[in-house]
Amino acid sequence: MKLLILDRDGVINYDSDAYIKSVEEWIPLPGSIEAIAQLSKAGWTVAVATNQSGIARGYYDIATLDAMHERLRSLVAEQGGEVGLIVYCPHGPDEGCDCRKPKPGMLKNIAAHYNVSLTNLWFVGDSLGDLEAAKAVDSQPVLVKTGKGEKTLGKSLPVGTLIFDDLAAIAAELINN
Ligand SMILES: O=P(O)(O)OC[C@@H](O)[C@H]1O[C@@H](OP(=O)(O)O)[C@@H](O)[C@@H](O)[C@@H]1O
Ligand SMILES: [Mg+2]
Ligand SMILES: [Zn+2]
Repeated sequence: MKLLILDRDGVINYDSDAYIKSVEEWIPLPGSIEAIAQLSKAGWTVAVATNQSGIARGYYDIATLDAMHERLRSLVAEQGGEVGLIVYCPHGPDEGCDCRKPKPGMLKNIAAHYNVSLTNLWFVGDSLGDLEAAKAVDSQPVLVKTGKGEKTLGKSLPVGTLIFDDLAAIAAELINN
């Protein structure tokens, strides 16, 4: 099966150093909803793996997070597509969980859910931790320049990291090749 895993904040929607704390603050990046819908209609399963330490920090609750993801699903559905499994890490940086990126726990969870190999599976992110999570399980790290991506570009990226302007460019690459 054709599975693509996306980071959320900075890839699908605008990110903020103040966290995305409400549905109103959850605003899709230009072209991202269309890109997900086009991938879905082209036979791709699009899953999401997102750190949400704002839960542990008390900035928002699970119901609010679920409402953001319901919004994502409905916007993609309006374009004729669908979103696959959305997995999040609600923990804080000091809790030592297995799911917070750069640990690959969420990627493993998603691959197991769909019973597919992690090897060379594309994981698209805007932060170094996203790319490191991919590398840790021999998936393909893919950096977008949206969100924190431009800043991440200046860091030492995992060998073989692919770089695209945005999610729309990734969709065009995957659908047309
Ligand atoms: O990019 P994804 O994984 O979808 O989500 C990132 C968010 O959970 C937040 O992650 C925080 O990092 P800390 O969790 O505080 O280290 C900060 O980078 C925030 O700006 C950001 O909104
Ligand atoms: Mg991000
Ligand atoms: Zn976690």
